[in-house]
Amino acid sequence: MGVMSVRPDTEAAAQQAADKAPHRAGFACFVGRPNAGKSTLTNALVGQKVAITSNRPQTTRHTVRGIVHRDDAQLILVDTPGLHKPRTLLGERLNDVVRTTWAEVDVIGFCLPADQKLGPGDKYIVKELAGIKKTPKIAIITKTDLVDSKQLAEQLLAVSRLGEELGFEWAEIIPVSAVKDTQVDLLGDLIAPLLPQSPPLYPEGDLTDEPEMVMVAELIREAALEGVRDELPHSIAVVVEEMLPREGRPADKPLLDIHANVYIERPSQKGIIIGPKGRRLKDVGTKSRKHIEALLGTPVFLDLHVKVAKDWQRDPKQLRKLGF
Ligand SMILES: Nc1nc2c(ncn2[C@@H]2O[C@H](COP(=O)(O)OP(=O)(O)OP(=O)(O)O)[C@@H](O)[C@H]2O)c(=O)[nH]1
Repeated sequence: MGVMSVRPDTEAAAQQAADKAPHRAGFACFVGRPNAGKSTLTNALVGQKVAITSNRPQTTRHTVRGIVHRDDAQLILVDTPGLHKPRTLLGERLNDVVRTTWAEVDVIGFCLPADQKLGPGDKYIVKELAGIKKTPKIAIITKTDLVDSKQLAEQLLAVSRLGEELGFEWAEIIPVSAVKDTQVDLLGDLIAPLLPQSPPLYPEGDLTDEPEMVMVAELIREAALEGVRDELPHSIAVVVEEMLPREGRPADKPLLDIHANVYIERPSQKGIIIGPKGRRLKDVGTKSRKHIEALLGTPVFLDLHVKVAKDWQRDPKQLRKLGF
């Protein structure tokens, strides 16, 4: 019997290798100064609004995971609050959350806006990152649509140098624009091979495992902050007390009753939130209800109450109650 040697052509071999490539799954988080574009990037990768974005710093309080389902990998994105100089107990807790998250993920993406000079805040974060030796770190230059190619090149160089200075090498350096959807998929391609071999960790179709009540609370908080951030920058917390389908509704006309409390720190802040003749609070309700209905895919009746939780940012008991 003769021996037949079959040598597949290279293309077929590559295809075969791709078919056999082990599936990967794991966690990544984006870090960076407040407003660096982390939430927007998370949303762009996941393709749906899962993290709260705003044009003001430090609106992301909760660790929201977005899940990217790919053929070759499942990428679970953990969105952390910005690391910043702690001034209150809440600030310290938030920084702890950030560091704990960093130590647990498989990949860290450091986000640096293309239109901002690399500053002391960025260096502080990257220095902390340098200490997390085992985890691969990707430098992501965000908001590239805001700069020209010369500015972008300078930023790429600056971030690469910073790595060298601190004695580590970025696994990748990549410019992206989440708003223009430039290179967002490529970022996914770069992160995927850095994840450990694993079957998918979440069922397909799941975009986030953040409890719905927390996401609903974040949407209300986002709407409540709009227009009053200067007056009440960090004084608002929202807790959803109850989400119940209204009884006796026909199957094709469901209604979800949501009861939520908006907490402020001082009685004097009540007027700001509620507004003249209750108009502001009504606005907050209307606006956030639209987002909540889009998120949950069902009509919602939203019942909002404003409550005073005295100095909640400084009181450990209150912080726990409010979910921190
Ligand atoms: N032009 C442009 N603006 C962007 C891009 N990505 C984010 N932004 C804007 O930058 C601001 C901050 O974006 P966020 O995604 O909320 O930033 P963040 O890093 O999550 O902020 P924190 O939650 O405060 O840590 C928002 O006004 C975004 O619309 C981008 O690719 N291009």
